[in-house]
Amino acid sequence: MSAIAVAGLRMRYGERDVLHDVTFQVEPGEVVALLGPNGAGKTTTIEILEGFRARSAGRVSVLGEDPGRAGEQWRARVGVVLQSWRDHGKWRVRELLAQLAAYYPDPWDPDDLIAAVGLTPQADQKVRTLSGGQRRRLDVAIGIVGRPGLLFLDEPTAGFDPSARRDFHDLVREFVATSGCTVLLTTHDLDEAERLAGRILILDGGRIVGDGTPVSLAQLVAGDDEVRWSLGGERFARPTGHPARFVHDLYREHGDEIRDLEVHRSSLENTYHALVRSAEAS
Ligand SMILES: Nc1ncnc2c1ncn2[C@@H]1O[C@H](COP(=O)(O)OP(=O)(O)OP(=O)(O)O)[C@@H](O)[C@H]1O
Repeated sequence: MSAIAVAGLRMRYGERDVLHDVTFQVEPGEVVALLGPNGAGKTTTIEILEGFRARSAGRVSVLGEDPGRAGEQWRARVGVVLQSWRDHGKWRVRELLAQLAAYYPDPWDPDDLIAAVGLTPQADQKVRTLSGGQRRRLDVAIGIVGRPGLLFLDEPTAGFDPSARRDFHDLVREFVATSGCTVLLTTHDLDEAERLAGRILILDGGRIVGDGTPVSLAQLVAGDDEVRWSLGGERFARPTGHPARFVHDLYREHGDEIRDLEVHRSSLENTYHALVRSAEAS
């Protein structure tokens, strides 16, 4: 059974449709990123899956249940990391996690969890005295305290500096590797999607316009790899779908006279822009 199965999902706010016939599945243990420009419908989609928003039409199953009707037991299996946990400033880190752990049947031990997210030195600090990055670690701890089978992360690193972002990515990767948890995250950050997710869904204007691994998505946009080299002082660049064959032929023709050889894989960024442009043109 898929961890998430969405078929024909529609969402209408007033007169406006913001999700049109969205269909996708996420298998257990997958880490999937939902990417898309502002207003694409990412937060709307994730909130419907979390059970925080009622959909207009379509079938949605999350861990085998309809999130619109599921009860407490289902909620205990679903972890949510919201854009930021602003309440509870007066609580101390350990106290807050111990309190939340009490709601779950099989929670993390608070001290083990605090160590896992790297907050041991701050365990007795009040939440409002934490830095932005430490707070985000606490957000993750709150999301996973009940040992969820599925974790939703909505723009998890918005506002992070580059080193806090890298630490956060390491934390999530390690958590996923050790727990086997399924993850659906939304992000604007292509690099983040590529680092964390094995699969990327591109949502634009309320429609899925791309679904695949970073590599398979790149292959959708033909001829995007580029080989660059110089020869006799002149620079050359050629697009190719078969860079290894191209380089082999180039070497056979020119041998050691080739200098500064580079192969540029088509980036997820190029693919993303091409898919969004072509979806908007149609
Ligand atoms: N409660 C609401 N009432 C009316 N329209 C809404 C509501 N929430 C979202 N929208 C509209 O639905 C569309 C999708 O919004 P959503 O927040 O899901 O997009 P998003 O992809 O998460 O965008 P962003 O990247 O900017 O966070 C937007 O045009 C937004 O203005």
